Formats: sequence, C-alpha cells, structure tokens
Amino acid sequence: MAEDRNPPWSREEFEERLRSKQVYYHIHHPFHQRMHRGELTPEQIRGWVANRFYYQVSIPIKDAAIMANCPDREVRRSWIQRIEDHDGQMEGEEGGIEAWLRLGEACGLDREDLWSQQYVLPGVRFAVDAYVNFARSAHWRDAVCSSLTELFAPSIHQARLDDWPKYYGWIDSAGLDYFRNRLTQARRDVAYGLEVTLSSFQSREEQERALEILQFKLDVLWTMMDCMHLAYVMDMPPYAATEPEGSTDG
Ligand SMILES: O=C(O)c1cc(C(=O)O)c2c(n1)C(=O)C(=O)c1cc(C(=O)O)[nH]c1-2
Repeated sequence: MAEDRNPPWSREEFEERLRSKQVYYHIHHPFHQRMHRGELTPEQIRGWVANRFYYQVSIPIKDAAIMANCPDREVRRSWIQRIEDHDGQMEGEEGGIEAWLRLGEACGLDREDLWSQQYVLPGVRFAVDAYVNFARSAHWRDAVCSSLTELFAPSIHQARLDDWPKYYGWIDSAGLDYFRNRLTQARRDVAYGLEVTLSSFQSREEQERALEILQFKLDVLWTMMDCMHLAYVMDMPPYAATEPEGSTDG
C-alpha cells in the first residue's frame, strides 16, 4: 500500500523539514544582504519601506480571509489577535500599520506617500495579491500553514534592530518600533500556526503538501525582493527601456 511505502514523518521530523526551508527565506536575498551590510542608499531603503507597506496593509486582509473560511470558533478566537496586532485595537494599542507609517516617516516618507501606494511596484503587488488570494481560496489550514515563514522572521527583525542603528544613523531609532514589536508577536503567532500545521497535516502526502505551501509563501517573499532589487539596485524599474507614452508620433 502507498501508505506503507510512505509513512508519515514523525512530528519532530516534519517540524525539522519545515524549519529547513529557512535556506529559502528572503533574509538571504541579495537586497536584504546589502541592507544588512549597510550598503543601501536612503532612496533604496525608502523604496523597500514603501513597497513593504503594501504587504503590511494586506496581512490583516489575508487574516480576515482565513477567519472567514474557518468554521472552528476556537481557531477564530485565537487568529483574530493577528488582525488586532496590525490594525490596532478599538482603544489603546495602535498596531503594526501605524508603526510602519512611523517607520516610513523616520525614513523620510510622508504617510500620504505610503497610503497612496504610488511607489508599489507591479510585481510586488502581484506577489502580495497572490498570497491574499491563496488565503481567500484555500482551506483555512493550508492558509495557516502559509504563514509559517514567520518561523524565520524574528531573526530578520533582530538583524534590522542590530544593523540599522549602526549603518543608517539618519533613521530615527524610534522608527524601528515595528521590528521590536514583531519579535514577540511573530514568536507567539508562529507557535500557534506551527501547532495547527503539525497536528492537522498528518499523512505523508499532507505533510509534503505543507512543505509545498511553505515554499509558495517563500516564493512570494523572494519575488517581492527580486522586484525591488531590479528596480532600485539594478536601476531597471518597469518600462525603464521604453519610450514614454506620447514620445513618438506612432
Ligand atoms: O520583515 C519581514 O521580513 C517579515 C516577514 C514576514 C514573513 O515571513 O511572512 C512577516 C513579517 N515581516 C511581518 O512583519 C508580519 O507581520 C507578518 C505576518 C505574516 C503572515 O504571513 O501572516 N508574515 C509576516
């Protein structure tokens, strides 16, 4: 029987295989490597912050889509925390979107620059939308699994907290609160997402599917960085080699 040939991995081995996907995390992307070596110009940092804002505002929409697809009240009671983390609560905490706007200001971007999304590259938009659309259409457990890149996120937030004050002294360190807050939030979120994944992807086939889902999400993050690298490092934003509209009689 197929099940005999491919028995499920133990919980430990399954977790280990999920964690081993770290090698594809966007912390290894050349754009992030430049960032962490202090090699990005203010313009390049601003480009990253403005593009990442599209991810920030899409995350709670993605989480609301997961909740909308989830009939399990206990899961929804837990998952709603993520929306509050980003949107802020009714009273009190301002939330991650507000913290990202302050990061933008610390980098020299107006709030309106970020809200207008005028700097968001088409490929970044497509990649982020693919993530949101996945959460809309997939089984809620698959969508939970796709959040597991957060396993690797604390190290990248910590790297920014360590490196930015060293290399980018022109950015007010109060602007880095977003990364500080995410250190604990990401660890808490991922503990829950990991538990759901380990307990609900049980057969080998399901476990292999979980690895594919995680790879899809890694692809989303990597593709975002590719778009930014092309536009801001290689100086090839979309249509760079194209004559502006109206420049020929055509
Ligand atoms: O700065 C980063 O590199 C990074 C990566 C990720 C990630 O791995 O998806 C998230 C975040 N930050 C983040 O701040 C965040 O709130 C977040 C939510 C999620 C998710 O998939 O639900 N990923 C991430």
